[in-house]
Amino acid sequence: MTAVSVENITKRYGKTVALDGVSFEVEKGELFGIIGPDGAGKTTLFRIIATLILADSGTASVDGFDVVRDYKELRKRIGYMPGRFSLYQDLTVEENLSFFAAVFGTTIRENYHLVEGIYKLLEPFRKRRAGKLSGGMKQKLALCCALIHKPDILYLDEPTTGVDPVSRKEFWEMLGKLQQEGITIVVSTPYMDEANLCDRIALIKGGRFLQIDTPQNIRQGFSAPLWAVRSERMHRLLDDVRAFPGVDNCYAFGETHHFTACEGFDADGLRSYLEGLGHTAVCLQPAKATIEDCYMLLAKQ
Ligand SMILES: Nc1ncnc2c1ncn2[C@@H]1O[C@H](COP(=O)(O)OP(=O)(O)OP(=O)(O)O)[C@@H](O)[C@H]1O
Repeated sequence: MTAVSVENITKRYGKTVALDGVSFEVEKGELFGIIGPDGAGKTTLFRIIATLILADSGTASVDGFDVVRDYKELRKRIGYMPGRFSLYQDLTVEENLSFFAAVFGTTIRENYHLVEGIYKLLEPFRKRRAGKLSGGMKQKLALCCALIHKPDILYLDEPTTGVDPVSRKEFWEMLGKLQQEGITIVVSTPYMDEANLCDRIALIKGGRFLQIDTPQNIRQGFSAPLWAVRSERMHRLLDDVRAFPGVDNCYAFGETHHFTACEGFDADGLRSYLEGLGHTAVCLQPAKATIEDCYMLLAKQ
């Protein structure tokens, strides 16, 4: 069954086209990721499917309810954790949660089982003002607040941006548990490694979806020969590799640079060329494509 259905949504802000004919469907119970850099249109898309702003054209429905006509019904069913901190900084942890429960006509006690696992981690700070929590704790509280009215579907806009790696990992484990409870989750992230934790992902750039599929299918569909290269002078290496014939698209990738090669690319030739330019400790080897490589290739096309 379909939980979210979006058809040909377009949204402009003046001359800026934030969304340009976006269509996709999310199945009930799915963990669906929207992956793309800042400014790609993720927040605009969330706001439209959360009934908070109107699209210029196109349609969207959630659980069969139209986001424009049936917005009141939908707001009960949707939990939304916006990208920017959404809580009341001057209220304590407990007060924030009570407030969000009250807004939706419920109490913490009524739906405590849904947030229990997460809230337990916050309990030692129950009386602390939200503004004084660490990034990871704020994020956990915001998630509790988005869940306290027992939504069928959860939207999380960049929930792990600015959060330390341990808290990021914990957060994704929590999402797995919520999914097991039957909650459909749509989550956006600029971190390509998190894409692998989703059932399916949409890669977004400049308001358009480049591809929608499982992370595995997207990785397997990477068709160009991919190489990893490093040397002792990584900054200069980027320009030097780009200048070599047969190198198509070279970009920084963690501690190496990745590039795709065109027909006729000569690996030994590149090594000698780099050594001739004074690069030392040159390491050049074929690489396996990650989601980030797929994104770079699709974005270039
Ligand atoms: N209220 C607004 N007025 C004018 N332009 C806007 C407005 N909101 C978003 N934009 C522009 O629309 C485009 C898409 O922005 P959006 O916030 O949806 O992207 P995003 O992928 O969520 O990125 P970010 O994480 O930076 O918010 C960007 O070019 C942004 O500058």
